[in-house]
Amino acid sequence: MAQDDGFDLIVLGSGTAGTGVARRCRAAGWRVALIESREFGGTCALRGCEPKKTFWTLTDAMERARRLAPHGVVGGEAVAMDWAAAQRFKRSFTDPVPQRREEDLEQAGIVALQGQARFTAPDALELGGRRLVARHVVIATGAHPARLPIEGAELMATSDDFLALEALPPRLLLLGGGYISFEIAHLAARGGSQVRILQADRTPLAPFEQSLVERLVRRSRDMGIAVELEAEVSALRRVADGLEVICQDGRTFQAEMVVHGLGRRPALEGLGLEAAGVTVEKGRLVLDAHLRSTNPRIFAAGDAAAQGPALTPVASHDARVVASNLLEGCRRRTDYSVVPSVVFTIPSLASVGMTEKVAKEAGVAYELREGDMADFMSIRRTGEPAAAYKIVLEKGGGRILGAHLLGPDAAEVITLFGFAMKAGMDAAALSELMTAYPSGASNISSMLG
Ligand SMILES: Cc1cc2nc3c(=O)[nH]c(=O)nc-3n(C[C@H](O)[C@H](O)[C@H](O)COP(=O)(O)OP(=O)(O)OC[C@H]3O[C@@H](n4cnc5c(N)ncnc54)[C@H](O)[C@@H]3O)c2cc1C
Ligand SMILES: NC(=O)c1ccc[n+]([C@@H]2O[C@H](COP(=O)([O-])OP(=O)(O)OC[C@H]3O[C@@H](n4cnc5c(N)ncnc54)[C@H](O)[C@@H]3O)[C@@H](O)[C@H]2O)c1
Repeated sequence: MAQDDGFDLIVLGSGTAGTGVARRCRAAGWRVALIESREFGGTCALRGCEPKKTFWTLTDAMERARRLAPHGVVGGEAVAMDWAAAQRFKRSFTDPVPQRREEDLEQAGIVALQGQARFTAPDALELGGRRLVARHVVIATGAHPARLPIEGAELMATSDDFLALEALPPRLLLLGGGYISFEIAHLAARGGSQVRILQADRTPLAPFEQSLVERLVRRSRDMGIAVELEAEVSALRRVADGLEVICQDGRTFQAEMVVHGLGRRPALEGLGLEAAGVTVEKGRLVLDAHLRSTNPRIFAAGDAAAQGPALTPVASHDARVVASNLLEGCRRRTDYSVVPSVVFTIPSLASVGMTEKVAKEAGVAYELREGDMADFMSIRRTGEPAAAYKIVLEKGGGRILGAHLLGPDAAEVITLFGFAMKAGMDAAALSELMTAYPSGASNISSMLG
């Protein structure tokens, strides 16, 4: 077997986490190789955040024109989505990514390799008959849809399949009531599909503030999305005109397309981790707070590490932590205390820090600032009927423990709350911050008032 043993670092995966570590170590003069099993670019750029946000932006523009039709947007009622054109627009972003990412890596002096690598020893990998040896390896292989013991599971499509559609199906079933299902539901319903979400228990979008989730569920239902609660999916089968999903309680639902939104798990299969001395428990890597595995030469980052929420900013953070630990000695720990997150529905649901439930369970003394925002002028101008906020403050002291927003500007405004929390600003200091006016951010002092 040919051998190339000169690498300081081999990174597995070309997403946000993998490229972040590879670039930093290469910039410090290390000899770095990056191996990708699919096309270069990773989930966020090719099959996740970016393509989803392109469809969301078009859908939001259409929806806004429709809502504001009575107020001078002539023809707004008739505005419709041309999904095939939207798909072409999306591809104008995603198609160039693989070649560009590979060229960027090579220009940086990183050896970019394609294929499925497998550990053969604690410091060695095999790739297409070639033996690669390195001082360190970083596992940044991302995540894939959870493989669940559901009969007929192979009939489910994935979010990848949905985001690649040339035309929307007449009926769409979304299994699970999490991020993927709610986001796809809002796109597909506005695009003309008949959409239904099946959520196992009574708490869809469980990590989010449930009083705002309830408003989002109402808004989703008002615009024609059926949200079924206590609908635990147990099987799928083919029927004459499509697919049928069977729930634990015997209910059945049919559609032309059924999408998996039942959670994602670290992609660790086929890596030969036993040969590397890397321990996996219940499908997750055993890592310390430095993201180091049970083999001290091997680290992990991003969705594959699964230490923080499976989000792009977490993958970026992990990449910084791992690169620092590799280059400067293993000192830096992860910090997931302030991670803003958004469900890109219309309106969007955003969250940072503790929900009221988490504060209660943690035994923290808290007080709330909460209310409806639909009458705020900046919201009324958009015609969006569902908008609300809930801020969790430390009782008496005013420290911001969490912020939760539903509304058109939620995705932008939530980061300001996260910034204030990270900077140690209390509610009084954040209220006094001068914000551009009128803007979504200028509502913050009303929320905290
Ligand atoms: C539909 C969807 C929408 C999303 N929207 C958002 C959003 O709006 N905001 C947000 O913050 N997050 C979002 N996410 C989550 C976000 O995309 C991920 O958290 C992020 O991309 C993780 O980055 P990563 O580098 O850890 O993994 P990835 O980007 O998944 O990269 C892992 C790479 O490793 C490769 N790989 C896998 N196995 C191997 C192997 N054996 N050898 C070599 N390479 C391998 C994969 O092909 C992939 O390219 C979304 C996810 C999905 C699925
Ligand atoms: N906007 C974003 O940031 C964004 C968008 C998409 C995905 N993501 C990331 O990807 C991850 C995976 O997304 P996801 O939506 O697949 O998972 P999720 O964890 O958000 O939601 C899964 C849902 O499926 C439900 N469920 C599980 N088994 C079930 C069953 N048998 N029947 C019915 N319901 C069942 C769960 O209760 C849960 O509500 C997210 O957790 C998030 O980290 C982020």
